[in-house]
Amino acid sequence: MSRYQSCLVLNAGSSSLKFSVLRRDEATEDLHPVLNGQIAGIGTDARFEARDANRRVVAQRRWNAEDSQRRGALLEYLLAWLGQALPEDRIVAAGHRVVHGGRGYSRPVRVTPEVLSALEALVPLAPLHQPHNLAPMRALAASHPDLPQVACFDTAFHAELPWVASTYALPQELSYEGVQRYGFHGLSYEYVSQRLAALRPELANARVVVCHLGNGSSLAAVHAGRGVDTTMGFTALDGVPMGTRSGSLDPGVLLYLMREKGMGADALEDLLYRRSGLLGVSGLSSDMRALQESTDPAARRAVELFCFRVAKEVAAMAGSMGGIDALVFTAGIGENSPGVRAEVCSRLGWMGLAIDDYANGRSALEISADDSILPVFVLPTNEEKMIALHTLAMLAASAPNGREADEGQPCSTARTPATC
Ligand SMILES: Nc1ncnc2c1ncn2[C@@H]1O[C@H](COP(=O)(O)OP(=O)(O)O)[C@@H](O)[C@H]1O
Ligand SMILES: CC(=O)OP(=O)(O)O
Ligand SMILES: [Mg+2]
Repeated sequence: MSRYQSCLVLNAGSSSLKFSVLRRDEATEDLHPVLNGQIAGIGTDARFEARDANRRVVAQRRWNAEDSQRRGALLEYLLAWLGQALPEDRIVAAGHRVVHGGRGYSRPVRVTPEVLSALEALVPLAPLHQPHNLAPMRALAASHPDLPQVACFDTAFHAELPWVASTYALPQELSYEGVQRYGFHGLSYEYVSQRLAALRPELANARVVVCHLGNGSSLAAVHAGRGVDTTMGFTALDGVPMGTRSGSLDPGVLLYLMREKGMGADALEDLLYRRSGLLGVSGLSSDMRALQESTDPAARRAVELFCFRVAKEVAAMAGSMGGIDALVFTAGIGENSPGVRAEVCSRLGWMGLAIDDYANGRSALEISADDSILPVFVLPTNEEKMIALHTLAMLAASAPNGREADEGQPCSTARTPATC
């Protein structure tokens, strides 16, 4: 009999399937990661790697080019491997990161055929993410119809943005149709804001600017844990430049490219989503670490442009809240690049912000200097944990009479795990 109830979390991208298994501690009701990893190179040369809670590699495998294209079979391999790697765990649910919930979904939802078709309609608004987010849901629904699945949305955290932050200055019929600012990376903002409030309770009601700087990057203005403004909009193209995405652009550029260069929607999508950002400016790489390690002046220009735009948006987010009480860096670049943090903060010296080079170099929790006007934090994000918390809370809420599900039912006993 299984000793533990666990939640499988899937975050599917264009060529990767990241996974995490979180186990519920019966005594504390907290969730602990027991395994995580990914299948990378899907479509070309699929590679599987899993790590345990101590970050030790516990399994690796590669597939040939033909098998690398069989997404369904790769997911089945993962599930079978998890079954034998965790004999004491019963996976009671799968939680999925879904980038776009549109207007219809502003909180996590149980996956049903109707939900899947509504989310499918949002594919054009998140072409890099949405189709891949939905594929494993369909595969799991077919292969494990009794396993409850929950979709958790990147847009949900921003669902209550003030109207001035969510509205475009366009004829309002378009707004009524849903052409509005949604914002993304919400699972990360939710986790990071809860974590900050847990670590520094005096900041629970503060005005915090969170910089989620990863392959996709955005910033959010968070006041007392609620989203007030954010840099991404209708799609995850807006805001600061990213690995391969342009970030915000004068819409006149699009008109010019359409009229003068004859570019259509597909060519523009390819340019803006896949060939711009750090890759477009440097001509070398979309990877921040590679650019920082390069001596090529083009790499340096890309990093400088990125830091300029992030610093500018920190000021904009502070403006949206009427002030700023704390600044937080998170995600791949935010957590790991002292160089980017130093450059962004030095551009914000005019507001009295200063960092401690030693603490910054070690990516310490608090990196601000003693004489800084406000604290600056580095907080590792954990979207997977947020997804597992939502997933198990949703199952608990839908269990008959709120009673605990028995072994026969693939349902969690989690009550309402509210914080990280
Ligand atoms: N030590 C580091 N220094 C600079 N950049 C880093 C470092 N580690 C990771 N990164 C950058 O983080 C980015 C990936 O961020 P991540 O949040 O993992 O992306 P995503 O989840 O969107 O795929 C890449 O640009 C990578 O180069
Ligand atoms: C919404 C988004 O940009 O996600 P990611 O950073 O995972 O690409
Ligand atoms: Mg990410």
